[in-house]
This record gives sequence, C-alpha cells and structure tokens, in this order.
Amino acid sequence: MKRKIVLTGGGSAGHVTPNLVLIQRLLEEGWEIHYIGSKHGIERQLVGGLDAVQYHSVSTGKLRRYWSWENVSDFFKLTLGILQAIFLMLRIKPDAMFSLGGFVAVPVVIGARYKRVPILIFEPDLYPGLANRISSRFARVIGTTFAGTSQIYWINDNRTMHIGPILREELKLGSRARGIQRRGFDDDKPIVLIMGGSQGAERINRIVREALPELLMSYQVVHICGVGKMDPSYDRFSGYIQLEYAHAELPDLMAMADMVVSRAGSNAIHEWLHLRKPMLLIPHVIGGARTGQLLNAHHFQNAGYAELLYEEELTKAAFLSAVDAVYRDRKLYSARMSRHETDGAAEKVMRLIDKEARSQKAGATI
Ligand SMILES: CC(=O)N[C@H]1[C@@H](OP(=O)(O)OP(=O)(O)OC[C@H]2O[C@@H](n3ccc(=O)[nH]c3=O)[C@H](O)[C@@H]2O)O[C@H](CO)[C@@H](O)[C@@H]1O
Repeated sequence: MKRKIVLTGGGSAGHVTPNLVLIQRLLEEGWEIHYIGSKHGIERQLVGGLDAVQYHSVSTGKLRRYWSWENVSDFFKLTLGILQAIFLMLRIKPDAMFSLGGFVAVPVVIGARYKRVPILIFEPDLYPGLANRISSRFARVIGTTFAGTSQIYWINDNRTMHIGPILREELKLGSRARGIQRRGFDDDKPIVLIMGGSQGAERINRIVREALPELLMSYQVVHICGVGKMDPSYDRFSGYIQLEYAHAELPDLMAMADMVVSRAGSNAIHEWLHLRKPMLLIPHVIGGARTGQLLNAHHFQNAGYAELLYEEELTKAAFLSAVDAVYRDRKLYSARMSRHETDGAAEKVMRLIDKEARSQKAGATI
C-alpha cells in the first residue's frame, strides 16, 4: 500500500515553493500526496493544478497580535479549519505531515496532532514566523533553513535540526546565453535583475522607474514587478524589460544577471546565494525589528553576501549608488558566497519524513 503524506503551507510563494521540490521527490519515491491549503491562496494556484497531488482546502483565519474586530470572525474561521483538518486526517490517514508555515498551516497542524500524525515543520526565515512558532508545539522535528535559528529561537530544543534551503533544481539549469538571446540583450553590458518578492513591491517599482534613465546608462535591467504592477509606458526604454511574474524563464533570467536587487524573502536570497549572485537587499519590514526579512537581510549582509538598503532610505540617489557599489564589488561578493554549501536539503527532509513515518508505523503495530 502507498504511504501517504499531507503537505501544507501557504499565503505566499515562499511558503509553497519548497513544497514543490518535495512533491517531485515524494512522487519519485511512490508516496500518495495530499496538500491542504486555503481555498483561494497562492498555494492553490501553485499546487492545485498538479495532477499527481490531491488538493484539499480548509478555512483559516489571520493570526494578529493586536485587537481588531476581524479577530472574532477569524477565530471562528480557524476553529472551522481545525475541524475540517481533523476530518481530513481521519479520511486520509496520513503516515506523516510536513508544514512550511503560513496562516493555513496552523489548523492543519492542530488537526494532524489530534490524529497523532508525526509532524515535521520547516522554517524558511532566520527568525520564525508566528504560524511556525505555534505549530512547533506539536512538531516532532523542526527543520531550519538558517543554522542560526536555534540560537535565537527554539534554543536548546533537541527537535531542531539545521536543514538548509530547499531549492528548486530547475533554477540551477539556467543559461545566460539563452536568456540574452531571447531577450535581445547586449552580452557586453551588465545586467541587473530586480525582483520585489513573489508579489512585487510598489516602493521598489517606483524607485526603479524614477532611476531608470540613469540606471540604463550603465546597465540593462530585467524588472519583475508583480502581478498587475507593470507600467507599459516604460516599455519604450531599450535594454529594459518588465514582467509580472517569471515562471519557466526564471532560471535563464537568473543566470544572465550580474547582480540582483531583491526583497529578502528566504527562498529568493538562498537562490541568489546558490547562484552566487551579488545582492542588494531591500527587506520588506512589517512592524517591529524582529521580522523575518529584516533579520534575513542583516544575516546576509554580515556574511558579506549582500548590501542592505532600508526602505525608509530608499531614494533615487541612494538606490543608484548602492547598485553601483554592489556591481563594483561583485567578484568579492561571489567569492564569499562560493564558500557556502547550499545543496542537499531536500534529501535530508526526505530521510526525516521516512524515519518519522516508519516510527509511526512501528508504534502502531506494537
Ligand atoms: C511579504 C512576505 O510575507 N514575505 C515572506 C514570503 O516572501 P515571498 O513569498 O516573496 O518568498 P520568497 O522570496 O522566500 O520566495 C519567493 C519564491 O517565488 C519565486 N518567484 C518569485 C518571483 C517570480 O517572478 N517568480 C518566481 O518563481 C522565487 O524564485 C522564490 O522561490 O515568504 C518568505 C519565506 O517564508 C519570507 O521570508 C518572506 O518574509
């Protein structure tokens, strides 16, 4: 009989893309895969269409640490989500579950816990998000992307294990020559790839457009703006292309870039690290100092992989001079990154899933 796994995670691409990597591996090893996400979230777009995966949706509420009337309705949505998750667990009877976090993960993890399914969670950011901090109470294994996470959270917790970034294999297969040819770019002029997180970033888009005439004097620019955030009036500039979101072309766009300007989402920055792309990071900061992207960006800056520009300092002049500074020192950044190992995380996760599922089976037959 096929072993069954439930995957969850959603709300942003960052909480889904590592699951796409695992789906591939799990299929190769003959697992039956169930994905529990929300009804309309990005996880439905990214996973819902895959024939090999059975997608189920549950209701979920946003977790806020401040008062809002929406907390009341979200509390009921979350409770409903937990009941739906318990029902799904009873029906699916999974051997293991793996969660990447995001709001939708909380009811799913609680439902799995109720049914005593072994739970593995994985934290993409240096400082864990609220959903994973809650979910970790029910987890058998807590995988981390950053080695430093267990020094600032889950300290002395022996369930914590450093895994590293779970990266999509296809991103490693890009070709600079192919990308340049397809886009009609000049091989001799440097290329800057600008990516404002999976949903784009209004603020970065605005500065890029303001700085574009100067920027294009020295660089060619690929600008991923986010869905619905392109401005066709800029199509007149040569050496500039804008996209809403890159799918199959992304590996080539990454390969052709001499440097990147990016948000500091965990997946994106580890992809740049793997490809040794010098980074100018402009983190998305929500609320206080301990937000995921800000700490990720500080960590990469301290390691010498990236330069950091805070959003409140984002003027045209500051942006142009930061791009020049990173480009000037590009070889230094790349050399430091070449010492960082980024392979092997998916294999580690597969072994952990296998181990937990076996121990579950063994426990059930005693
Ligand atoms: C605002 C917000 O909540 N951001 C969080 C979200 O970021 P976000 O969803 O932006 O996540 P990441 O930067 O981690 O990952 C984005 C993923 O989308 C891919 N991509 C992006 C653009 C594109 O055109 N094509 C494409 O395939 C990237 O290659 C990457 O694999 O999840 C991350 C991982 O938990 C967190 O670190 C971020 O703080």
